[in-house]
Amino acid sequence: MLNQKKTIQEGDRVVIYSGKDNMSMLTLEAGGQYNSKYGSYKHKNIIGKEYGSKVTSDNSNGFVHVVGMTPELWSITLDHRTQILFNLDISTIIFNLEIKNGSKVVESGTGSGSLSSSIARTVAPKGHLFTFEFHEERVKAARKDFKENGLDKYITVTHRDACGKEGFRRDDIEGMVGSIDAVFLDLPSPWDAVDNAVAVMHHGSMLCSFSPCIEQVQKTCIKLSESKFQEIKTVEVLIRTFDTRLQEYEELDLANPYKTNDYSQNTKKNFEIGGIKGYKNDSLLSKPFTEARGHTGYLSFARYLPSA
Ligand SMILES: C[S@@+](CC[C@H](N)C(=O)[O-])C[C@H]1O[C@@H](n2cnc3c(N)ncnc32)[C@H](O)[C@@H]1O
Repeated sequence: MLNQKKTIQEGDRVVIYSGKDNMSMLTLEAGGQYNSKYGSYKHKNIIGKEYGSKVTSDNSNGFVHVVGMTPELWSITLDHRTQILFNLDISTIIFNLEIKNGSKVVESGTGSGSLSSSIARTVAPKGHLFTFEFHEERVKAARKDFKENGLDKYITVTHRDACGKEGFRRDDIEGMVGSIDAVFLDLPSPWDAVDNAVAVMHHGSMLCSFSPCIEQVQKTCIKLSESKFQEIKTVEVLIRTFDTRLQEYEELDLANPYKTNDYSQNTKKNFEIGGIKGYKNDSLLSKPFTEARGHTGYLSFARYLPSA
């Protein structure tokens, strides 16, 4: 995921792109075959091509593009083992937690590893993500995914209850305690993990908690303010997309409805409705789409400042 190669090789995990809303993930094996409504594709006919290539089907006129895996495409194509975070929330989390190359980050729970992959790409190559998950099968699946995506060097998955006695301490990892720059919680009762977070953070570290319900937000924020966190704020990120394009419209000449005007300067066609003259024109249209992605959850951010 981090070192994009030029040529597609056997064993690569790639994204089969058949359109913006039609992508799937595939690990290439010499004897494998990919089947979709756009036809069948033998993996061996994909291996050896350049990333980004258009590949035609072995048995129809269909085609797909084969592109390299990225954290963004991973979030779209991964197998959901849990609810996951999507790119809009992920980008807000990474920016507000001030995560960068070299940061040390704690996350819980790991879930399907959607957020983990974006964090790992951001902290690499100098930083590290310590992610904690109490569901054993999800721990195993996440380790496998991170390895196949080439991220295992930057992520340590620990099988543990984030709210339990051991919390996020990994005494076997030298210098971890007190060095964590950012903590992210996606848990049913995040307030129960705040003391464990504090135990590994340093002065000025950031914490973020994601919760779908406002009652969870209230309990978390109260706990944060009791635990010497400052700058507590909660945001909900909603996207509003705009439709911006040239649109042809008909303009009636109401000032001179029955007069024959010279529209010769007009590149567009003149027309007449019921004796009223008019002409077609282009207008630059910008209006919000009526459909908007709905509520995912609230993101509560806070800075640990024990001496403030
Ligand atoms: C909603 S999922 C996280 C999804 C993840 N943020 C992603 O983007 O893929 C929540 C995860 O937290 C785990 N979990 C819940 N309570 C936990 C706890 N006390 N300790 C560790 N993991 C926990 C669940 O098993 C689940 O996998």
